[in-house]
Amino acid sequence: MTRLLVRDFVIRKSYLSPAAQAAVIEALRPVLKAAPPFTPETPLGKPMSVRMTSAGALGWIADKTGYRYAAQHPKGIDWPAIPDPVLAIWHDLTGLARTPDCCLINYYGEGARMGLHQDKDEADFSYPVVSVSLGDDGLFRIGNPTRGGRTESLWLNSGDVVVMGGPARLSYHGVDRIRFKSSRLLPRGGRLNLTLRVVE
Ligand SMILES: O=C(O)CCC(=O)C(=O)O
Ligand SMILES: [Fe+2]
Repeated sequence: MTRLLVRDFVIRKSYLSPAAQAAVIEALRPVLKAAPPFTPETPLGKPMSVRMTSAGALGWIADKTGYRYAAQHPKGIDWPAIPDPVLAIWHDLTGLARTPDCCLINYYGEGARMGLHQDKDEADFSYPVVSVSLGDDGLFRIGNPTRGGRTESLWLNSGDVVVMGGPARLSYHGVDRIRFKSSRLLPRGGRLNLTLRVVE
């Protein structure tokens, strides 16, 4: 279990053992059933390649009116609770008593990616974002607190956890590509990423 620091992003390699990864997947199963991942649309009407859903009091959604947190899934379903093994990661790595309002669940199928962006729809940037990688490897790109400039990339593997806090909280980041079927955690392949956030 190594800890890397890349531009103030804390990267905990192999934070979750294979057994712990399997336990998180098991705990996510009912969540994905209750609130099925959907394809968000950017405000320009373009479908995103990543499919998304959420757990927690609030979920992140995107559609023609913009990006925002909402109390319900687009199909009018309440978001399921954030599973305990996921909350445990948050509390262990942040040391905070406060629980996150949102666990955004991103599913990257073959060919999916996420462009460079900042996470800035939350009210208080003093809280970190904790990001858990499960399944196929993802090529994570780290930029700067402002748009442009040089970037650095590294592969995130299943069980790695990234903490974006402090000076990195508003840094640009994205996922260029995944190595489809590089992991056997998800029987049908793909990458699941969980981001835990305090929203309000
Ligand atoms: O998939 C990842 O590793 C990053 C996801 C992300 O940046 C986000 O959901 O805002
Ligand atoms: Fe992000």
